[in-house]
Amino acid sequence: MSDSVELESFDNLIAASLSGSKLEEFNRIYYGRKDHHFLNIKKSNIEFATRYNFEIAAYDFPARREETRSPHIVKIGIIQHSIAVSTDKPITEQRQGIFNKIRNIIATAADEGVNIVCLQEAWSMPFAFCTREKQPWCEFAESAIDGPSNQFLRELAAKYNMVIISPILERDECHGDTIWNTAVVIDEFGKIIGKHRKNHIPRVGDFNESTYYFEGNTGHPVFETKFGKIAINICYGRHHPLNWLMFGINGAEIVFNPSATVAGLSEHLWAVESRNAAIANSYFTCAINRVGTEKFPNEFTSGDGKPAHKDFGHFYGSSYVTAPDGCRTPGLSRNKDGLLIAQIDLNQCRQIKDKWGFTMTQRLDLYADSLRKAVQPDYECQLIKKT
Ligand SMILES: NC(=O)NCCC(=O)O
Repeated sequence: MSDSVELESFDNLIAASLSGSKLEEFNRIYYGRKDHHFLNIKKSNIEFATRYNFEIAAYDFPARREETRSPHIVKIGIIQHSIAVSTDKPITEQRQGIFNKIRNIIATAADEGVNIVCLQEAWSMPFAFCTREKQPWCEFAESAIDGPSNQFLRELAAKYNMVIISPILERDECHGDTIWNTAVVIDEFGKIIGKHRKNHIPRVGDFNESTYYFEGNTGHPVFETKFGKIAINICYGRHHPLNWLMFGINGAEIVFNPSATVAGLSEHLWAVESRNAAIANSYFTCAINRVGTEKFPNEFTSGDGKPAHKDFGHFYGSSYVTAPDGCRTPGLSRNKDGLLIAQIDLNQCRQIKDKWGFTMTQRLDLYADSLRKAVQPDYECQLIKKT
């Protein structure tokens, strides 16, 4: 599989190759709806995004009007971005460069009326876990409450009356200075509502994250915010259907999937997993991936026979949103910073549960019993052998 950076966007490739009824038919079958329901974006924000070199796109997901419940409309914004300066620069300079980009993008989201913003995994640093070097990368780890990244975002959350999800490398000073991969939820007053630590840690390709942190110990929290019930399934957790399931069981209406993943490994899975989770659990999902190719000062290997190298491959962006009925937006670009806005009606979650009945038919009691047995050391697989 190639790590090509040339293809700017899968979705634009399709849109440029088809037209008229063929394009409509493609959209109906692939995205779930003929028309992308584009939302208007203010001209001033389009100009601002062009000046600061990020893409901006906005879509609507209307739900059916109900007689007994008012619509529950929320605007969500997902942000993908590259690092700002090279990885050999001082840590504060690297971080500040990213802050400068994010300040502009969040200001634009606020001006478009966005209520909840989510950033990508480990948003304020390079994804240096490929290197397995402890220094200087561990120095990016910071307090979930008042580390530099969350001080910065807490101010913006209060300024713009916005909930912000901040996935960072956390340093827990109260528990032996341990490091975690954590998503922190900041409310619209700039207060921390809580945090979730990544449940599933990859050991694949150059994703040498287990050198730095353990599997999370925070369960599957759903955060009740002013704008809706939200949860975060961090990156590699998207390959684990039970991780998605538990956020649904705990009542999530929107599950964000802040990620860092590269073309050579996962691009053929990207459009499938988060979308499938939205369908299976009758909630909205937001898949967010970083962009760009990050190069590191020293060569590294990952015990997979590949020659030593200095870059991680191409983080292919392509962030997108899926609704509970499985309809999805086109993805953002594969190589450019971007803000994707989706106006959603949370009433759609229950409407789809009523229509498809996936929660009613999911047989949790059957699986609870089967799983309890399956984890026993003396478990025998229910395999009927041919005679
Ligand atoms: N950051 C992370 O968990 N990446 C793992 C690779 C993948 O899941 O595609």
